[in-house]
Order: sequence, then C-alpha cells, then structure tokens
Amino acid sequence: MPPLLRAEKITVSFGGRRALDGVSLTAEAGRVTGLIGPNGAGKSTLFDVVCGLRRPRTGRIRLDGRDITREGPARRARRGMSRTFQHLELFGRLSVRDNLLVAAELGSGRRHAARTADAVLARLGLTGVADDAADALPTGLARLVEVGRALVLGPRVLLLDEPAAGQDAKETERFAALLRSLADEGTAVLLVEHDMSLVMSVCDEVHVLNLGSVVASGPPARVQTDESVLAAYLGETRP
Ligand SMILES: Nc1ncnc2c1ncn2[C@@H]1O[C@H](COP(=O)(O)OP(=O)(O)OP(=O)(O)O)[C@@H](O)[C@H]1O
Repeated sequence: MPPLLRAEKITVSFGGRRALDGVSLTAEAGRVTGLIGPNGAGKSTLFDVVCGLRRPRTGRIRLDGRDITREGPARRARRGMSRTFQHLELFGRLSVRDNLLVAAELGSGRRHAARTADAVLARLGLTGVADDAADALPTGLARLVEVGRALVLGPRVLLLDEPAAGQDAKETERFAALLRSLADEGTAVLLVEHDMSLVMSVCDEVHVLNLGSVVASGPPARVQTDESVLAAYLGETRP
C-alpha cells in the first residue's frame, strides 16, 4: 500500500532563491510525523504545497498514491486534508463555537455540523469557552480553536503548523495526548513545531529540513543525535 501522503522531489523558488530544493517525505496513517528545522528552513512553504495553496515548480504530491499536484485546496480538503496556520486565521468576533460551526457546515448539513462542533469542543476541553469571542482567548487556547476547525472536517491527513506555540506546560501535555489519540484513530498527523520536547515525545518519525532540503529522517531518538541535525541547529535551540 502506498503511504497516505507523499511529497516527491518538491522544489519551490521565490525569485532566484530556492525555498524548497527537491524535498521528499511521507506521512502515514496512524502516525504522528514531525517536520522540524530552523527558522526559514521551508516548513510552512512545504505545508502550502501539500495543501494546495502553492504550486511547486517541480515535484508531486500524492494522496493514497493518487497524484493531486494540480488540485486546489478545496478539492484536497474534500479528500480529507485539513490544516492549521502558523498565524492564526480565526474569525475574531465570532464565538469559539461559531468558528467551528462555520468550518463544520462546509463538510456536512446544519444539524450534523452542530453535533460535530460540540463533540470537537468537548474533546479539546473548550466547552467552557464555547460562547467566548475567539479574539478574547489567550494564544494557547486560540490555537486549540484553530485545531478544532481542522478537526470538525474529520480529516484523514491533519497538517498542524506550530499548534503548541503559546501553550503552557500543562496544555502541551494535554495536546500531546490528543495527537496520540488522533493517530490511534488512524489519522496521519504532520506536525511542524518548535517545542522539541513535544516533537520528541509524540512523533513516530521526524523529518529535519534545513535551507530547503531534508537533512535527516527517522525516529526521534536517532534524529536527535544526527550530526547534520546538530549542525543545522548550531546557534539555535538544539533538538
Ligand atoms: N511569499 C514569499 N515570498 C518570498 N520568500 C518567501 C515567501 N514565503 C517564504 N519565503 C522564504 O522562503 C524560505 C522558507 O520560508 P518558510 O516560511 O517556509 O520557512 P519555515 O521553516 O516555515 O520558517 P519558520 O520556522 O520561521 O516559520 C525563507 O527564506 C522565507 O524567507
């Protein structure tokens, strides 16, 4: 069986500068796959390519083996791909619940959407703030709302861009348990995150990007001690 998600030799240039240079990686169903690397390594650009917001200059994106490189974001979402953004994209004046409902109604009818939104709110521990305006929440909780908006669509592939930024230690611990349970249900989770203890504790496999290339891939324990990874991070927080 092909991997659920596969990026093949993806190249993206901005002007003359290569942001991604022949990047290949996979994300499997039932696994949490980490994507780490220093600032500017190309992580968010790769997410944009995977979810259809940016066309690569060369390379292919495959879902279940099918080439979806030419499909747009809406089509990919219907195929079961959801993502969150590094810069929050919530409707600030809407309540937390309505933020989820707007997304859920894209995926199903109104009654079903309400039930789905409430179930996701409960799962994320957000029921108590369901009626609060999204822009009144602290960053850690606002990021969970963003995750909730992705979850109401019941994704098979979930792309999370720095979801734990702004969370305190307790929130991060709960979040790690959520990621594990999503993977246990069969979701392919692709996680971009700077919190190394979260990445190392929750991921089954980690890909390391540096200057637009994958410099290491493997289980967290191996990647952590890889020489090229340590070199990529010199001058930054080491993994
Ligand atoms: N729209 C754009 N126009 C020009 N250059 C861009 C654009 N988006 C990204 N870049 C450049 O591409 C490179 C990769 O950026 P990207 O945001 O993908 O990195 P990243 O690994 O997600 O970084 P961070 O951890 O800081 O979010 C960087 O050099 C960045 O300046």
